[in-house]
Amino acid sequence: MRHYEYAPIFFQSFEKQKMKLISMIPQGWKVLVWTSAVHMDPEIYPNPKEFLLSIWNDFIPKAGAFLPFSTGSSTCPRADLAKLEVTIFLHYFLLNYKLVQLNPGGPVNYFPSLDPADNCLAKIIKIR
Ligand code: HEM
Repeated sequence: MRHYEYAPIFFQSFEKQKMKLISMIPQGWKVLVWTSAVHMDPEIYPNPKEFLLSIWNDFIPKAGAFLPFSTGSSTCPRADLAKLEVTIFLHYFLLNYKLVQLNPGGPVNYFPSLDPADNCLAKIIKIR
């Protein structure tokens, strides 16, 4: 397995849609965008730890502010297929099932991506 050296390279927030690099990237290094940090940035998403569906009402993301499929040369090549699949899945799932999370409010991992620590253990109940 190849090991990479990681060092934090901080960006100022997306204030005025501009990212300003405030430290130097050594030659030959790879740079990863930590998308969780973008999606948890309170300057973009007020109260990012709260589940507020209403934030999506009329939401027009600023450049670089919404990166579920990453960006740049490693953008997910099947983002459109994935969105279609998720839409179809949710349609049937929400009409027919109820999901009851076993550990609501449990611990969340923020690195490398946002995940419930228990992998979202839940009971799935058929409602019709
Ligand atoms: C909701 C579903 C999905 C999400 C959130 C997602 C997200 C992502 C993200 C963030 C990356 C970039 C990873 C990186 O920066 O290294 C990626 C890459 C990739 N995704 Fe997806 N993806 C999804 C579904 C899919 C599906 C359905 C396929 C194929 C049918 C797919 C195929 C790929 C491939 C091949 C790459 C690597 C692209 C490359 O490195 O050139 N993804 N995806």
